[in-house]
Amino acid sequence: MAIGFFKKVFTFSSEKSTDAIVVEELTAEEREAVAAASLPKPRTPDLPVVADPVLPEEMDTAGGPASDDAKVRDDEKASDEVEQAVEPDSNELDLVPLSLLEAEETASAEVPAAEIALPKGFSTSKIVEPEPEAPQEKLSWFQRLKAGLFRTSSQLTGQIAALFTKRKLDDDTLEELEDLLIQADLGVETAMRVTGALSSERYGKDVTGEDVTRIMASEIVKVLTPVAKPLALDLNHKPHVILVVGVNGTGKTTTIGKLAAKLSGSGLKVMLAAGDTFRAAAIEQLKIWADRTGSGFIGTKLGADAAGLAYDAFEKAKAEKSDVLIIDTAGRLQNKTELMAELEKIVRVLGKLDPDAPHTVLQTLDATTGQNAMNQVEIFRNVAGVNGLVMTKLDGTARGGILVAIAAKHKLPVYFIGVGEGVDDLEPFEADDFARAIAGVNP
Ligand SMILES: Nc1nc2c(ncn2[C@@H]2O[C@H](COP(=O)(O)OP(=O)(O)OP(=O)(O)O)[C@@H](O)[C@H]2O)c(=O)[nH]1
Repeated sequence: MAIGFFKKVFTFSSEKSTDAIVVEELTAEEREAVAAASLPKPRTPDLPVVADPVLPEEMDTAGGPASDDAKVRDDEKASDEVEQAVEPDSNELDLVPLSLLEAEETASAEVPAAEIALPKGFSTSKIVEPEPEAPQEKLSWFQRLKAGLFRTSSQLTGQIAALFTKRKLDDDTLEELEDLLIQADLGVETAMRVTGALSSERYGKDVTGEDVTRIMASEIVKVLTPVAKPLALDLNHKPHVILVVGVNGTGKTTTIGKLAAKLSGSGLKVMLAAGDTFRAAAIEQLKIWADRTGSGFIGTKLGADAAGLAYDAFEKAKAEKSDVLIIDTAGRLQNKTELMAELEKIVRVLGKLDPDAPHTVLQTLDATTGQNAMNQVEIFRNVAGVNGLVMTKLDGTARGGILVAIAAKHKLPVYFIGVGEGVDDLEPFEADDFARAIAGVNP
C-alpha cells in the first residue's frame, strides 16, 4: 500500500521520457549503448539532516556530534560521487557515436520496423492506450466502514439468525449466543452484557434474530460511548506534543499525515518529527506528508538516536512557535526490548523539556489483526503511557469487534478511525456508527 502512496505522490513526475521512443527504434547493441548513457539518477533523499543530537546525560548511547558531522560530509561526498558516476552530464549524451544516430535513419530506411528482431518485452507496433476509466464514485466513509466491517457483521447476523429461528429463549441459546459473540472478538464482558440484557427482556419468550441484533447494537453503544471522545489539544502549552506509537505497519506515519492535514487545514502550525529512525522509507514518507500538508519537518540520519531527535524536535517546534508537534516512532527494531527501551527514553527526554509532555500518546491499531490488537495495547500502554487510540484499516477486511473488547477492558479514548489510505480517510470515532456497522443494523 505504501508503494501505492508513493505512486500517487510521484505519478506526476513519471512522464514517459523521449529517450524511450529513441530506444525502441534502435537495434539491440545500439539500445545498449544509448541505455548505458542514460541510466536514471538514483534517488538520494534531500532531507534536512540534523547532526545526531545527543543529550549530555545520554552521551553513552550515541556517537558524538563531531564524528557524525564528518560522517555526514563523507556521506554527502560519497553520494555526489555515486551520482556523478551514474548520471552523466548532459554533454556526455552528445558522445553517443554519430554512427548510432545515422544508423537509426538507415535502419529505419533499410528494414521495415515490423521485421526488426526486438528482444522480448519490446514491440514496434503502436501501443493502443486503453480508454481512461470513468472516475469511480468514492464511497462515503460510513459506506467504507460498513464494507470494512461487513465480514464481522454478516458473520454475526447470519449466526444469530440461524440460532434464533422462532425459538423460546432458554439457557442453551443464551450460552450459544455468548460463544458466537466471543468468537466475533467482542470480548467476554460485552458478550455477557448482551446475553444479560436479552435474558432480562425476553427470557422464556419467542425471540427473533432482529431482536437480538437490536439489543446487541444497543449494548455495544453503551460500551463505546464513554470512549468516543475528541482529541483535546492543550494549546496553552505550545507545542502540544502528540507521540504516535504502534506496531510496524499499523498506519502510524499515514495517520500522522492525516492528522497533520486536519490540523494545518484548520490553521494550526504543525511540525512533524521523523522519530522512526529504523526504517529509511518512514523518514522519507513523513517528509512527503509534511510537504503535502504544509507542516514543518525535522528528521535525522538512519539509525540515529530517536530520543535525541525528539529532543531537537521539541526545541525546534518551541522556537518556531508550532502549535502541535507530532512525533513518529519506530514500529519495530531489532527486538521488542530495544523498541520498548527506545520509547521509554523518548518519553523520558520529552518529560525533561515539559513535565506534561508528551501530552497525547496515540497508539495505532490495525483493524485487520483482531485479537493481536488487544495484546499490543497492553504492551505499549505500560511502556509509553498510551492515552488514546486510532483504529486503522477499517475499510479493509476488518475484525472490528476487538475495538469493543479493548474499549470495555482498557476504557481508552478512541479518537479516530482510518477508512482508507487517502489524506482525508480519517474520521472521528462515533459509537453509534460503529455499533450499527458491526451489528449490520441500518440507521
Ligand atoms: N486501507 C487502508 N490502508 C491504510 C490505512 N492506514 C494506513 N494504511 C496503509 O497501511 C500501510 C502501512 O502504513 P504506515 O503508515 O506506513 O504504517 P507504519 O505504522 O508507519 O509502518 P512502519 O513505518 O513500518 O512502522 C501503508 O500502505 C498505508 O497506506 C487505512 O486506514 N486504510
